[in-house]
Amino acid sequence: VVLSSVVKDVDQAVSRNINGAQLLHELLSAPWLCALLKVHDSKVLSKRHTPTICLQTKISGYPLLIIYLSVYQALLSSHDSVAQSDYEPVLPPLPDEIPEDEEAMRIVCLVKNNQPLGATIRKDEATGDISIARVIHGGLADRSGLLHPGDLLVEVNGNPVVGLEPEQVIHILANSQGTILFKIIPNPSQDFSIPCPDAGMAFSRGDLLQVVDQSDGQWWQARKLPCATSCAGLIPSASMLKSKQREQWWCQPLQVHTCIRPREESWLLLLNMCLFNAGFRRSFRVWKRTSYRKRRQSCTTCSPNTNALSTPYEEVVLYQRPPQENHRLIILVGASGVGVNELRKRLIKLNPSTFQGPVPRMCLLLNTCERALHLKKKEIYVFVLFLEYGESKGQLYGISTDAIDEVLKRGRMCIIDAEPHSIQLLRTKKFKPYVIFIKPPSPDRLRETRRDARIITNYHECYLKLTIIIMSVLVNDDLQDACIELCSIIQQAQDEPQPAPDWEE
Ligand SMILES: Nc1ncnc2c1ncn2[C@@H]1O[C@H](COP(=O)(O)OP(=O)(O)OP(=O)(O)O)[C@@H](O)[C@H]1O
Repeated sequence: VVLSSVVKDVDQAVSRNINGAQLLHELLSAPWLCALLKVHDSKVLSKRHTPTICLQTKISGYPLLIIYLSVYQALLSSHDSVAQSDYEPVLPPLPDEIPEDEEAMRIVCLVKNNQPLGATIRKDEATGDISIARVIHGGLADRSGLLHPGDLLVEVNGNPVVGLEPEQVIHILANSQGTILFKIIPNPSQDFSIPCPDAGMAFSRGDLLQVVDQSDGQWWQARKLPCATSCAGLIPSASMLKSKQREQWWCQPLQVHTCIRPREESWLLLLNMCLFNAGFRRSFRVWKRTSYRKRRQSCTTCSPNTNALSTPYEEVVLYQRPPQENHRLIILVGASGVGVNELRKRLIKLNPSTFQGPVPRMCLLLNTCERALHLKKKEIYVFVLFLEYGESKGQLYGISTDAIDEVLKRGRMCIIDAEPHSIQLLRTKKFKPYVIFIKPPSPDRLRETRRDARIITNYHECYLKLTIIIMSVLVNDDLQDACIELCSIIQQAQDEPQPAPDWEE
């Protein structure tokens, strides 16, 4: 009876998609288990105090003990196997090529488990678009909460579906086993948590929003800037975003956008969640390139910014550099191979009296024992914080914050390229950094102009790791055009008002 109730409970929990921890908790707090444990305790107690009774009451006691022990062992082993089970589906890696409008895309993974998908599709004869027509109540798609009527299907398991006949899409789905990867453009009016879909305001990474009402804990009212209309729309509150982010088990690039609070001069920035491991920049470029492997090893290890989840919004203000103050630090960031270093070098070469890079310093990496050894010798040490370091001709070199400060104090514009994780260290009142994200051109142009087309994958990874305001995005297609545009962006950053964190706080 006990075993069958365990099996029944597990079955029910699995069909409700409960996670392993919750299932275990439910099992452990089940009344039949408490009753069983009481039986066990009293049995142990009686065995301890009256060992002879057990032997003496062999005929009546023995079978009871055996049955009880076997049930208890079975129960424990079923608990163990439940606890060891991994109920999370293994998600496939993100696809290599992320299209231009990747921000509107959502990647949805469903695990088929021999059940039908529970959704129907339709084709728009005019455009050839395939979209979700219906989601069947209680079906796989419905239970996942990830597919909604009106969602546009872009790809199924890497197969583009736009223009296909619905039968062909059904064929792809029918032949898919295990995990099905959908690339969809969500139907914006299908966020069921929004109280009034018509009042919702769509926004994407980089948008600047003025928050005009925060009285509702779940949905704030905001206007997109520059204001085209005086009417505000609903956006999720910070707390709602946090809880939504926690719920998400699928990989999705979350949106980064900026918002302005009720006071005109104070702004907010939505940070995106970090989903990826670090380490995409190949070189620490204060010297000539060495082999890929060597550079990779010598690069500082990156750690994803874990603050993103706890602070989905960041307040920003309009900041204009007073002419008498040091220039703002210019940070270029981008995927390995996208041309960050090339642009930086060209800019400095073009105008060395204006632009300058920090001078790298030789550095030593000391572990705790080595440091203690040196200190024991009573030598004087100055410990310097290096943002990044790398190897050249057997020596380690690093960029320190002091080196950046030296350039700025000389009245020059300091321009560096950095890993996303280093940017956070530089976001200080002293440097007031302005970050420019270097984006690759279209995949076709990239293949035409670069030797290494892996940038496309890296680019997306790098983009997701940026949990800061991306002040500007520059597409590095034609090098000369990109250089000219970069100069103009930097000039604006130094001389014109820009949204920035409140450095005075
Ligand atoms: N717009 C462009 N057109 C053609 N080639 C380019 C362009 N931008 C950069 N390159 C070339 O691409 C290669 C990689 O550029 P670069 O060294 O600047 O990459 P990176 O972004 O700094 O990445 P890494 O950290 O891996 O060095 C270089 O050979 C560079 O000359």
